[in-house]
Amino acid sequence: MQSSFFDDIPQSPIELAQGAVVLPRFVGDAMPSLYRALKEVVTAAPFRHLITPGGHKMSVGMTNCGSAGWVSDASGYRYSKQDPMTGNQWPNLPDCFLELAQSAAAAAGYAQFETDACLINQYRVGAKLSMHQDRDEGGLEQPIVSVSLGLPATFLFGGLERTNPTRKILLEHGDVVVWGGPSRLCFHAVNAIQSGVHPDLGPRRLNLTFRKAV
Ligand SMILES: O=C(O)CCC(=O)C(=O)O
Ligand SMILES: [Fe+2]
Repeated sequence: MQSSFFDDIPQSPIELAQGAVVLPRFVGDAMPSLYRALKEVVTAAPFRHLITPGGHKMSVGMTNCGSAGWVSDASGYRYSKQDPMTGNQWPNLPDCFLELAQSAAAAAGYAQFETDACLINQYRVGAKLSMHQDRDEGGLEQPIVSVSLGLPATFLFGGLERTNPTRKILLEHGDVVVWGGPSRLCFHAVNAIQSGVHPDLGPRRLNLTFRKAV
């Protein structure tokens, strides 16, 4: 993948819906510290493919950091203070993650963003996430901050009903999406990742999703 000199420079926000904003290339200079922290987190709590309550193995590999982590198994979707794979607490939320999430939330109009949970999604080529709402959180008054890294993805952002029309946005390396307030429960999805190789992250997309779980 060719990158150009101006690829990493933050650009003007794009409003997706009321309360929902895309911040193109927001990560900017925070990228190297993000990589280092990510490596530590995924070493302590490796990616795994969770099983949905319906018995399907998710195509996206997942792990978490923070005081609570999102998990799924036969009994349902929920937040857990422990990694069910090891029984250990999830790795702490790195300072650079929190700083990035809070500054993105503020740039999107949400001052004083509180988060206790960061879900890390790893998409290999072909992995996708079907249409869903993020509604397992106790803290629905807080927005969601979602950071895209690596290969690009087509993100679909809809309304409060599954059948509402969707907007289609290409999310690229360093982009951040924030949705909250009237958009907090909007349906969204990620289309299957197309083949490619990112210069830093290889043939994958990573996504960090910050929420207030408890
Ligand atoms: O990967 C993304 O951009 C979105 C992830 C997502 O919707 C989720 O983890 O609930
Ligand atoms: Fe989601």
